[in-house]
Amino acid sequence: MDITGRNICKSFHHKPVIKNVSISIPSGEIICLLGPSGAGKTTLIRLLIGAIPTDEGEIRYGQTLIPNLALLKKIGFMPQNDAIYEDLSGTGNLSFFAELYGMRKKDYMGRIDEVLRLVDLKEDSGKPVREYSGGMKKRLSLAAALLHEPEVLLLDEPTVGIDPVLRKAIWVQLKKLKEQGKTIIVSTHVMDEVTECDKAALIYQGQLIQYDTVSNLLSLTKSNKIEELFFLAADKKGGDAAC
Ligand SMILES: Nc1ncnc2c1ncn2[C@@H]1O[C@H](COP(=O)(O)OP(=O)(O)OP(=O)(O)O)[C@@H](O)[C@H]1O
Repeated sequence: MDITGRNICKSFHHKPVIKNVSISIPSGEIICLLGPSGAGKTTLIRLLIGAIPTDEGEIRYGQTLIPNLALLKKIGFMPQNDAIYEDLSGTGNLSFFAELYGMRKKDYMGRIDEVLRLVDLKEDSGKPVREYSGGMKKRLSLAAALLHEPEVLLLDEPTVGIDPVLRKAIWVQLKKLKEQGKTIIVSTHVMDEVTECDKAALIYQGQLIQYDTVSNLLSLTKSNKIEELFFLAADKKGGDAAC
């Protein structure tokens, strides 16, 4: 499903945090949101799922304006801070989310098994989450976002605290989902991950500084190093975009 954001503005306590951002994300692409801490990546993701309203501008999934309750079932969201229940087991958490998504028990038990294997948590699925490590909680949170086979996935720093082997496995899965036509938006500052994305959106102080294929953005750098994308973002920053 294509996503289009037009002239999105958002302030908190009169401080502009997202400044006149317009972005078009086609189906079947993986888009990375890149930017330093506090740039506005999480806020943009929260706007894109309709969790918070825009002050100005609009966001559409296909033709449908968001927020839209019916669309929620088509969206998978993995927040930066795990939204999982410590007292429930891994399976318990996923069953809870499956019920929330309106999945039928006979359908979701097999799917829970699939996503637990995907994130390598099958063996620990019966343990209460309070006994999980930080990385395990992240993986469970990712499993919850994938559970209902959403058309659009928004993942806020999904691989922080995840070891390189599993991180690679997760990217393999994300690419498979992309090949199925899913739209995937990932915020990250892991440089190696940027090359996994089709396009990168450079967010700097609430502005969309650059949005292009990773290879085109790299060609703008002198050293052809991904790290330079951040410096590029700082260099490109002009005056404040009007809202
Ligand atoms: N609910 C809120 N109320 C007030 N200010 C907020 C709120 N959410 C975010 N902000 C502010 O908006 C700015 C952007 O924050 P945001 O979390 O979107 O950045 P980020 O790029 O995701 O950062 P990080 O990489 O550290 O997660 C920050 O200055 C932050 O303090």
